[in-house]
Amino acid sequence: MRSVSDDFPVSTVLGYPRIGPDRELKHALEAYWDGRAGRDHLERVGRRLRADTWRRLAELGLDGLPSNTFSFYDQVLDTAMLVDAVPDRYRECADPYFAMARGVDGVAPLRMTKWFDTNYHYLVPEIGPRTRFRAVADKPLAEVREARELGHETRPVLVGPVTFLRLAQAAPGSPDGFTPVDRLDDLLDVYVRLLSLLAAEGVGWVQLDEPILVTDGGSPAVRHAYRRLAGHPRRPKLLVASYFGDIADALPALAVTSVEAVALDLTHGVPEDVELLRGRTVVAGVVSGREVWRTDLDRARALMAAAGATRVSSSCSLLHVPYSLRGEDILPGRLAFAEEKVAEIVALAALGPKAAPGAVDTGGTAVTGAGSRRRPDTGVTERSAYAVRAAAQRDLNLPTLPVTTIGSFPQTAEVRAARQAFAAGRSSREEYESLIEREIGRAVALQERLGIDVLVHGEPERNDMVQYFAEHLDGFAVTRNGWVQSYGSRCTRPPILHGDVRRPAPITVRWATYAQSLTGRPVKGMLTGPVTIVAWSFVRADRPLRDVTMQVADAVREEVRDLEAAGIRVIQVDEPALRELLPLRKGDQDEYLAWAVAAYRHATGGAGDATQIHTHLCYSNAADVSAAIDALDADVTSIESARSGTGVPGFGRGLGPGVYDIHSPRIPSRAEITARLQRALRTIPAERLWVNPDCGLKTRTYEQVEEALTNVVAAAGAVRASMEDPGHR
Ligand code: MET
Ligand SMILES: [Zn+2]
Repeated sequence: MRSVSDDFPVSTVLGYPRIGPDRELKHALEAYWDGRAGRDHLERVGRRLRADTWRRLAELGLDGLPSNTFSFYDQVLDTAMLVDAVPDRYRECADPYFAMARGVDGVAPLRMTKWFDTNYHYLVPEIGPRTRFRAVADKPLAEVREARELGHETRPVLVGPVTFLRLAQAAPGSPDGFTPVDRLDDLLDVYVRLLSLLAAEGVGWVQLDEPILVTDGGSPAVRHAYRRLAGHPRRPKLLVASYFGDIADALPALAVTSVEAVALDLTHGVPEDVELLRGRTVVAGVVSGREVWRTDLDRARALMAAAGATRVSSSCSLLHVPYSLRGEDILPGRLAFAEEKVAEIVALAALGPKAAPGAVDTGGTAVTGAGSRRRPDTGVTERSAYAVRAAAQRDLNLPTLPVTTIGSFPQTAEVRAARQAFAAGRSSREEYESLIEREIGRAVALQERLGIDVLVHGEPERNDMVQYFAEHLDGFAVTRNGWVQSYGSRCTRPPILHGDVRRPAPITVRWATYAQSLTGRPVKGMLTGPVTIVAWSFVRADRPLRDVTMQVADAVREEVRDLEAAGIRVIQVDEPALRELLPLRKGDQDEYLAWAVAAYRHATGGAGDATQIHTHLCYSNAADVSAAIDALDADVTSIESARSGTGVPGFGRGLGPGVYDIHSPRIPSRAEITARLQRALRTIPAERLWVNPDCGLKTRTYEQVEEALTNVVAAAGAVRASMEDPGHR
């Protein structure tokens, strides 16, 4: 029955970046959305990017080329289109695809959330009991044909049915207890049809991505799905790709099906029962698609040998790393981006597996006992109990329901242009810094005029809340063009944390004290927390992540101390990414949360009792980690709430559930904010309730911010007044 399929290519990648080496797709998308260019221009750019990718991969010597890894927005959204899972509210829209992605007037987009533990965000499909699935294979078929015309035979890549349903949410109005996975058999009918359409097109192999295999509890559905799909007579051969972790107990589930090939992410170690896959092709994911470091070829060959694999691939799609090192001069000899990784894969396929002579470690990548110079982390703050701190902070003289913002004020085109000019040497430091001071003055004056209680300087000097700190700390490098897709047309340029992190000099003190010099009200110093800095960087792999994070915490701690010494009484250390590094398997989560909290407490624990420490979290899902947020022990915590509509956990300390959704140009009315505050007062005592937006204001305009904050201050005033005069209730 099972046949060894030795026609699988010796070298391949599971996927490739698609935004374009110079972000061509971003620019084309934004031109199309703004009406500056037509659909045909967008299509042309897409076609050119696909052609360039296939040509480049072939030139580099890659044997198996994937197709359908291109996307105009997101591969999960593409999959919803592929099976026609388009919610009714989009069907009438002129362009349902982009309506689902971005919304149109009066129609909200699909929810967006993180793709496993990466910084890529996908759109969450809505599946209900009545969603009518239908095979719409146009896109993968078109890409197969397009590649053929260019002389390439490709392997279409589809998000697998189990992952698709597990990542979906129940459509609004679904009955209690319904989950999208209940629809697996109906969806499998459609996948059977898709596979037969691809077979009819002459496609030899299809790749079905099932990263859900590395999370808890996916095995029964996977076993069922692949028994059905593989049992179907008219289909291409199937490669099931598992990635982002150790496949663990899901491996036997796949092994009882007759899929021809399985791709394993071996960067997390070789599964103990890999033997069960004997008789089929194991594709060794030994070149990490998540890191930017050069691959240790000896170790990779040993992993191949241990897994019995002769086929080599990236551990996951290379979507998560930048295109190439061309034009970069950082860390010579140490880095590999997508193109360089492809060259490594080709080299490994030529070299073949080689059992390690002795001690090559084939376990996970986390190096144990790596001679760390770290002190043992106690996780204990040096600060007193909250009540003692609150008493010491009383002389801040804040009113009940103090109003504050999250840090950034609008980043004007003028400031961005000035930063570019300064970076390019077209203007002097004095010119640049005096412009920044002007911006700070503007933000402070506005906040005073509006009657905000705890002011911020507005962060005009920061291009990005992580990159700014990376640029001012030793141990980080920043790329010129190392863009990685975050979602849709949005890209980030993660810094590279490559060495020991040290803070050569104070970073933010100059700007915070300048702002404080302009006002008698307290100015809040603004720092990015250690977990967030690490989560949004590419991080060295030769040290355990917790040690690396503690080193960053050391640097933040020094900055906290210096701000305090310079007279800043309120300091916010943001941790919006606290949940992002949460391990995919439940069994690993507590350990992570313990060290993440310890790092935060180390960063802030040097502050005296009279210094008020704030933290901030956004991107929702905070509820999943609310015990950890509480354990951060900040005096005040602000949490996104207006957008996600979720309540926030009540801590025995200050808490500011966001009352203004800053992601939307919409201005919340005073009445609406008042209602939110009244609702918050049902669970949060007035002495602990803070009033603030969901997040920073940098993407908004000054006009919007002024109008919205006017309403925020007025609402806080109205609620205060109603509390003082109960007769008005
Ligand atoms: C993503 S959280 C952003 C926090 C930062 N202090 C800001 O206001 O922009
Ligand atoms: Zn935020």
